[in-house]
This record gives sequence, structure tokens and C-alpha cells, in this order.
Amino acid sequence: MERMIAVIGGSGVYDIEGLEDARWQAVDSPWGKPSDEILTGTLGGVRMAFLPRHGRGHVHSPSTVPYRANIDALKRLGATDVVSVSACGSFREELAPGDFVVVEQFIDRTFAREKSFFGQGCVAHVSVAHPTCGRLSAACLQAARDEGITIHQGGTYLAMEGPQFSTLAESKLYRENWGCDVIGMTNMPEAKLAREAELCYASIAMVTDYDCWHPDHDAVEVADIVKTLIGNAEKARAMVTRLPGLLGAHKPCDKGCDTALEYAMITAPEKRDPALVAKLDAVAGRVLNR
Ligand SMILES: CSC[C@H]1O[C@H](OP(=O)(O)O)[C@H](O)[C@@H]1O
Ligand SMILES: Nc1ncnc2[nH]cnc12
Repeated sequence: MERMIAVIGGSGVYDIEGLEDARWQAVDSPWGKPSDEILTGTLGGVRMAFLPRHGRGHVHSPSTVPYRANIDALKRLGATDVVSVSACGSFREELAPGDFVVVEQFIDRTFAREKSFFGQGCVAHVSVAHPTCGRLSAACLQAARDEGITIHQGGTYLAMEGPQFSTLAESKLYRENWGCDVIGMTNMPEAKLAREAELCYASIAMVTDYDCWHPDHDAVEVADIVKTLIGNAEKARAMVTRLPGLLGAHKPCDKGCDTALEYAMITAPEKRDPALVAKLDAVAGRVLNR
């Protein structure tokens, strides 16, 4: 298998630069239309794909991003590694606007999204105890450091439904009682779906604001976020271009991301719904067709 690094760009990151043979291509998915066409090309001899999560022009809200179609389309294209770069609010004084955080854990508070490829007629339960890939995350950390970006290792990302920002009571709850470090609206169910699709997933959260808990900062405003986003997006692009050199040729994941479905299927083969099994060709073909 050949490595393909896919980047999902969040708010403010609608393209990446420097790809050879770059072209935007439409990818069909049985799970619906992805957020946009996918930019493909190569970088340092490694295949790359880029998908703007909200679409070019920021068309999809966090609740309407077609998460399943996006992950399926990337897997269908041949992606092996998925790196999310996302805007986030910070719950810690030391995670300042402009800083990056390598997310390690999530608390999923989203409720209005399709969260699994599996269901009636083909049930599977994967582990998301460790929802991010340690090896891919380490490469992102190194890539950012090599670019001189201030990046913090490890953090818990609270995924909220949005689109409104949090109330002060929620912000304090997440920060003081739940021990969260950053907050955003999109990494769930994306990370869970990537695990179901046996893709390595890393999330780089780019701090844009202090949410509303901080006594010395005003409540969040999109206009302020956008100002910070522009600088963050430049840094994210630079970080991404270092990944091919750091990751090199494809190897089986030593953390087991690429075998997540090995023991996950529970529906008896004769009871499986053929229509759902057909839709799962890219995501779960490895285990369903053997
Ligand atoms: C524009 S601020 C709120 C918006 O930005 C983040 O998006 P993404 O995670 O795709 O960078 C946040 O999750 C909200 O969707
Ligand atoms: N404070 C915040 N809350 C949720 N999502 C965000 N994205 C950027 N800043 C955010």
C-alpha cells in the first residue's frame, strides 16, 4: 500500500500550496456529497489530498458538514493518514491565540450528526479509547516544531454542537470540572468515523480565542477569530508540507489504527443487510470481503 496523507482544513484553511500535479477532483461517495472537491497531488514524492471541511467559501456549518461522505471519499481515494487542522477556543491561559495544540483526547457533546458508518443490518463497535494516532500526531508535532510554531503536546478537545459559541456556565464547566483544554465544533464525529474507516487520524487545534471564561478577554466574536485564523492558516500550510519528509513510505500503523475493524463486527454474516454492506465497500471492505 502507498501512503497518502489527507489534510482536512478547517475554518480559514481552504487550500494547501506547493503540490505537484495539483488538481481538484470530484469524488463520489455512497454516503452523500463530500464538503467540496478534493485537491490531490504529490509532495516530496508522497501522495497528498486536501479537503476543505466547510467547502471553499465556507458553506457548511459544523452540524451540516457531511462527515461520513468526507471520510469515505478520502478512504476511497486511497488516504492512509488524515490530519485535521482546526480552529479552536482555549481553556488554558498558556494555550494562547496563535498557538497549536496536538489533540490527544475528545469529549463528544455533539448530538445532531450521523456518528457511524454502521447500524441496522451491519453493526460494529470500534474502540476510540485513544482516538488519535500517536505516530501521526508525533509527526505533526515535529513538523510544527521544525517550522518554529509554538505547539503544545496533548490536550482534550471538547466537541460542541454549535453553531453558537458556549454560554459562560458551559465554558466554566468544560474548563474547571471536565478538565478540557480546547473547544471546537467539528472534530467529532470526524475522529470516530476515521477510526471506523481504519485511517490514522491526528488533530492539530489552532487556538484563535479564549472562549468566554477568561476575565481579561471579551466573549468570542467571529471577526476576532478570523484575524487570528489568517496567521494560523499560513502556519498550518507550512507544517503540512513537512509531513511527507517526516512520515516517509507507508508502514502498517504500530498503534493499530489500520486494523480497528478486525474484531469490531458483530452482525452475523447471513444477517447483514446487503445494501449497507455495499455502501461499506471502501470503509470496511477489508473485513467484509474476506
Ligand atoms: C469560525 S469559528 C467557529 C468554527 O471554527 C471551527 O471550525 P473548524 O473546526 O472546521 O476549524 C469551529 O469548530 C467552528 O466550526
Ligand atoms: N471558542 C470557540 N468555541 C467553539 N469553537 C471555536 N472555534 C474557534 N473558537 C471557538
